Amino acid sequence: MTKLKFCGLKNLDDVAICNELKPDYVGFILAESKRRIDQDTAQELRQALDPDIPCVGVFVNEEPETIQAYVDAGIIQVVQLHGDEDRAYIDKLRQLCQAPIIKALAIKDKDSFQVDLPCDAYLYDAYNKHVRGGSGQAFNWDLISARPDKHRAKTFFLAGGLNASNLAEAIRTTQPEVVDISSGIEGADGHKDYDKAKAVCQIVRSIP
Ligand SMILES: O=C(O)c1ccccc1N[C@@H]1O[C@H](COP(=O)(O)O)[C@@H](O)[C@H]1O
Repeated sequence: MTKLKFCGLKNLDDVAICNELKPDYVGFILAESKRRIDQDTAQELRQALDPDIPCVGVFVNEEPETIQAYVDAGIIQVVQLHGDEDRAYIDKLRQLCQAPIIKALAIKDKDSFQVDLPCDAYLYDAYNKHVRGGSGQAFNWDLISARPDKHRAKTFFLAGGLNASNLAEAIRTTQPEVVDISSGIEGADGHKDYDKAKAVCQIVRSIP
């Protein structure tokens, strides 16, 4: 079954939704964004969250030592790099901490997959010239079928504009190991919406 990541938790209400619905991962935005939370808030949310749910820290071109501090403090268990991080950056980060590393790629066209990085998983998100992620925009999923073999050997997360209305098609078309959703489970107030999150869970868990 496809795993589920709910990203962009900002407060204890968002955590309560996750503690009930139990996604496989949750994400904290620790980079420039309307969803950014500070370290104290991230610590508070981690402590309130079901200990069995790993927290993914989302960073954009952050100092590796800062990421190491989040891992060492037990605030995050997985690192998501959503900027221009290259092989040398990832090698350095690996020397500093043991957490699995997801590298996000902004997908514009078939050339967007032409990278080979020492990450544990790739995350494919829509390219947007204004924001690094969390745009609520989908990309052309047909591009994924032509990705290089080196990408196929790794786990991949599908992200970008997923919601209850397109999720089933997205999973059937691309067969990701994990689907990652932020905007698609938010209400008009920018907070996670229980009904939207529940609908997404039901869809993901109904597809074998
Ligand atoms: O969500 C953000 O604000 C964000 C900011 C900077 C980097 C990544 C961000 N979010 C990631 O974007 C994708 C898709 O989000 P959406 O479902 O389209 O809103 C997801 O991987 C988030 O982790």
